[in-house]
Amino acid sequence: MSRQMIVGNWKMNGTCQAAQALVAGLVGRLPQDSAEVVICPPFTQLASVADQLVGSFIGLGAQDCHQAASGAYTGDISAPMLADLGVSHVILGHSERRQGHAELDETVREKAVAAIHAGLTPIICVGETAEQRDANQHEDVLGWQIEGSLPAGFSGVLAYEPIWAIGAGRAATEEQIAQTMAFLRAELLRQFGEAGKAVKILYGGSVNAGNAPSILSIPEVAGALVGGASLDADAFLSIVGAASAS
Ligand SMILES: O=C[C@H](O)COP(=O)(O)O
Repeated sequence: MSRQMIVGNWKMNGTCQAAQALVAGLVGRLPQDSAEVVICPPFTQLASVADQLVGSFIGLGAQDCHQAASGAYTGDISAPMLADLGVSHVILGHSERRQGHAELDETVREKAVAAIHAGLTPIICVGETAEQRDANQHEDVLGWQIEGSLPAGFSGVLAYEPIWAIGAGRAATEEQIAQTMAFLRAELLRQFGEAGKAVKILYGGSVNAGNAPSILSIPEVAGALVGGASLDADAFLSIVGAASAS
């Protein structure tokens, strides 16, 4: 298994002071030869966290960006602005944005193009609802999301997050994850040919220190996108410790 990637999505939590305490609990405790680690604080905390991460092995990500490089978009943040702060990754198309902000596949794709243009690595999220899985429509839904959200030749990171497992305290089963990962890889190869091999696929949805070892040992799981457990330094470091470092 190659080096895995653990991404912490802090969502809309914390103050700059709380972020500093959390980062202080991570840097220095993370061995240089660990799995790849990226933390994604809210926009307001990015600048101070970027300063704190200088000289550490932790990458910095944002939780969204606008599809335009600049312009009259009140309240939005562009990919070049993130790059300017030292951000290297950006989460795009998270279900909380797809649903909460009616974000469409096409918009996610435009944002990914903008992110790549600015030198950022997009982490594009896909996932089905509970109703779609119950109706056995999840593979259709995921196939459409990949087709609509990933730009041609995409070689970034794909995060599979079944919406029903997010913040639920109960992750998808190993069997569900393994089957869906195999489907996603096949779909990437079908849609993108050889380029589909380069895409890393993460699992997200109620990953914690307890279930991380078994989830991260599933074939095709290149890492995890962690929400709630990334707000606790000890829990997050345990998850990182469960990930393959080489
Ligand atoms: O981006 C992270 C995911 O939405 C997972 O969140 P969670 O670990 O709190 O379930």
